Amino acid sequence: MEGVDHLAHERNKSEFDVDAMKIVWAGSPHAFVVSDRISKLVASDPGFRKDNRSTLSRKELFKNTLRKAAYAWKTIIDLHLSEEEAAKLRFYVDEPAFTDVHWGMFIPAIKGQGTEEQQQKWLPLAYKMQIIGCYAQTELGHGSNVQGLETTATFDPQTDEFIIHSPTLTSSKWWPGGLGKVATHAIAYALLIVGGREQGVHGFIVQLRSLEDHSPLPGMTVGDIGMKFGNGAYNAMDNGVLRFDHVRIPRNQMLMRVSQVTCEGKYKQSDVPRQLVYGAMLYVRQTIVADASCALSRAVCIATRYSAVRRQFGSQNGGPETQVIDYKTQQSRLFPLLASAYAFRFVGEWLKWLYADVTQRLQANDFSTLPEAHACTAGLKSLTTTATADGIEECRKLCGGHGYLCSSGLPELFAVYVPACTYEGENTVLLLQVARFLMKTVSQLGSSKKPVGTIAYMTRVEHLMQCRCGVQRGFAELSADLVEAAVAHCQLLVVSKFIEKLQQEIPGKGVKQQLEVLCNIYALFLLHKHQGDFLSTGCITPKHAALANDELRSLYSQVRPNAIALVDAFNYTDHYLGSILGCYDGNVYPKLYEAAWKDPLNESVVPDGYHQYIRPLLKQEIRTARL
Ligand SMILES: CCCCCCC/C=C/C(=O)SCCNC(=O)CCNC(=O)[C@H](O)C(C)(C)COP(=O)(O)OP(=O)(O)OC[C@H]1O[C@@H](n2cnc3c(N)ncnc32)[C@H](O)[C@@H]1OP(=O)(O)O
Ligand SMILES: Cc1cc2nc3c(=O)[nH]c(=O)nc-3n(C[C@H](O)[C@H](O)[C@H](O)COP(=O)(O)OP(=O)(O)OC[C@H]3O[C@@H](n4cnc5c(N)ncnc54)[C@H](O)[C@@H]3O)c2cc1C
Repeated sequence: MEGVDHLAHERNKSEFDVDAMKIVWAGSPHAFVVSDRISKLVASDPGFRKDNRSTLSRKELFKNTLRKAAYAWKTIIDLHLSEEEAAKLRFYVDEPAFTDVHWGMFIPAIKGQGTEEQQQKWLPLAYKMQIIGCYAQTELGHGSNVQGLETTATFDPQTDEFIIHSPTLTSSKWWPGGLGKVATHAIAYALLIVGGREQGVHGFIVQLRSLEDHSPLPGMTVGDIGMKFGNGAYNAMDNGVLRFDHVRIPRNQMLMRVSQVTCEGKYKQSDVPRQLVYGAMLYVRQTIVADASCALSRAVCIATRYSAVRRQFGSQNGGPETQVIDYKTQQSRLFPLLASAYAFRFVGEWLKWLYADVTQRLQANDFSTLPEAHACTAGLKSLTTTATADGIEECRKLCGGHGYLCSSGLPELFAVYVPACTYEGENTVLLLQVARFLMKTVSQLGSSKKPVGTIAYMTRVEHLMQCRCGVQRGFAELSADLVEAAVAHCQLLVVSKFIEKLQQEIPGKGVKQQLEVLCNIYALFLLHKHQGDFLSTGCITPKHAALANDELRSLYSQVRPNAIALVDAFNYTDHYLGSILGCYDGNVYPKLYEAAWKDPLNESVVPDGYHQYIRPLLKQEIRTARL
């Protein structure tokens, strides 16, 4: 029945203060208040409804996304929302759109690679959305290999301009979000050519479309690259294709914080590392780790609530069947994902601090922690997105057949989420960057340069020094193993940051104890999953492995009575979850049944096509009719 909490008996089992855990999850009392208020504002506004998305055509979906983006912007202006509140509103609207890239990449790229003068010119226009930006780096022929990009930017000293050109088909810009139909400007990455010399890839601000009638400017061939994976909401994003035909831009539209070109045509490399050209990717990768904890927690919330509602087998003398959440197999699949959602939350908090710290140091021209920041953002982005994509799919399977319904929210969540394993750095390519960082550290062992920070533990691998044979040859040959070592390094980061979180003051009855259980589940599940490596390297004995497995089962039993409360702590509205299986009151079956009849296919009892195709079949008329 509506209004009845079918999960009340589960909530009454909780052994900790859920409201206090909500604040831990949000990050602070202030963050909780903002999140709670904005999520409810979005959920209560019919202008932000999303339950009809699966029935829309791509063009309807795209136009609806434009409407929502405009409506969101109007809401932000009318309610005088702060930047923090506006970001939360865009988050809870939960619609992949050009605004993600405008705010998440275009603006950070100008802030990180633009001069003060360029920031003062372009940021006010971008903040007021008087221009809409995209990040045009990837091309048809190159994505991972940034230095292989073919678009050219040739300086013309006669006119003090750059000529942006796509010399080959493979140099076509391909994938940039927002490029296809909406963006008026791009940060375009191109091979800089000055005085006939190539100077590497740099970023340029290029206007794409008229601000009067939105038509592409001369020399631009631009459009959408077509439908993407599944029928999910990511098809509301206009990932685009763009070819430049000798497009001229003023010299002052090259982002010049890292390098400069003078009006005389002199190329000047300032004393900052050229890698700052990659700065926007560093920023986005750290935000993607926080996004992973959100996406995984959504899927875990759905699967946990449904596992408590679903009963299958086990009825004694006509009594109720067993809740599937009580099966040890269900717990061994679900609870490590619940622990991972919390683990990624906390390592994401730490990574946000690390990024802020490296950004502050860069402003003082202190580049000492940039390599570590790159390795951490690259590695944790790779680890958390892979685990989250796999975790969402596991949550779908944990919900049985109903998990495959769009109304479960899981198929779309998966379809929208999985490209995170590829964009912002393909996950294996990023792990190779971590491996390179680790091997560089090994090569420096024994020197005066002692490993510090997240690699301080490596002083204990001095014995590896002997294997510094032909580092480059060895690296390529052993890259598959080194990628595994990179994952292990990042897992150490996740576990250690979870432990550091537990060393902080954590208010609320039973809250710290619950987090300790989740931290132990995360760590012991890793030990269990990789016990072959731990045993073969002598890190643990078979007895240790057995004890770890026993302890893991015991920890699952400790989580069980608190599972519903632990996902309630995410404080997601039913609107944001977008899932009948994960609805707060657990009243699943009536909602599933009611939702089925809303499908357009049920608008008529006799389906379109019956008279044309089915009736002739049934009446055996098909044999005579020509097919
Ligand atoms: C919230 C927003 C929503 C987002 C929605 C999704 C939108 C998606 C957008 C995109 O996908 S944008 C495009 C993303 N593309 C990539 O991520 C490309 C990945 N490739 C690269 O980053 C680089 O090509 C590479 C793989 C790092 C290789 O770089 P390079 O060709 O220069 O060679 P290396 O020799 O490997 O590196 C040289 C040197 O520089 C260091 N380094 C590399 N990257 C960075 C960095 N980002 N920051 C700092 N330092 C970096 C690297 O460690 C090497 O250092 P040394 O070892 O020489 O000390
Ligand atoms: C949904 C989505 C949105 C995107 N949005 C944007 C955007 O807004 N702006 C933008 O510029 N780009 C965007 N991209 C592009 C994205 O950044 C690239 O697709 C990504 O960087 C991967 O590059 P790639 O496609 O060239 O993959 P490839 O590098 O071609 O990967 C193919 C395979 O080759 C392997 N591989 C590649 N190099 C090596 C190596 N050196 N050693 C071992 N293995 C290797 C990879 O591991 C992978 O298995 C988007 C992509 C997607 C899917």
